[in-house]
Amino acid sequence: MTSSTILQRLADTIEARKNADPTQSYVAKLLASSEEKVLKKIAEEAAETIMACKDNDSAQIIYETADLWFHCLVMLARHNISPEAILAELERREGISGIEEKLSRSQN
Ligand SMILES: N=c1c2ncn([C@@H]3O[C@H](COP(=O)(O)OP(=O)(O)OP(=O)(O)O)[C@@H](O)[C@H]3O)c2ncn1[C@@H]1O[C@H](COP(=O)(O)O)[C@@H](O)[C@H]1O
Repeated sequence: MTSSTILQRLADTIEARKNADPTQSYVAKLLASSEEKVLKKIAEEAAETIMACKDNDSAQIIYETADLWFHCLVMLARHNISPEAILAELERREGISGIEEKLSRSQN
């Protein structure tokens, strides 16, 4: 099982929840609420990830990062963006040093 497979499977589940009953599905409930609710969850999970890092708690870092990625996938679904698009962007950047990339921006 590759890491991109679970991301895509989860994205497919989230997509299917667009037509699900919000009383039966957490994702359907999130998708039926305002975007602000999803964005607040992302901020909350990011803060919890930061706290886990500060505590140097590896298990908690993994748990909170999973929550963060999950809520980012829900946000992407609201915008009809597949995780494939994010993976493709990371792939496009592969081998381009962040330092070089920043320098090329400051020269433009
Ligand atoms: N990966 C996840 C996942 N990760 C986290 N969560 C939920 O995200 C919420 C995280 O919020 P918190 O920890 O802040 O808990 P909370 O305080 O109860 O949350 P709020 O009331 O503030 O929203 C919890 O309710 C978790 O259960 C997830 N819910 C669902 N999934 C996946 O989505 C699929 C579809 O889920 P349903 O739509 O619920 O069937 C599942 O089969 C899973 O694969």
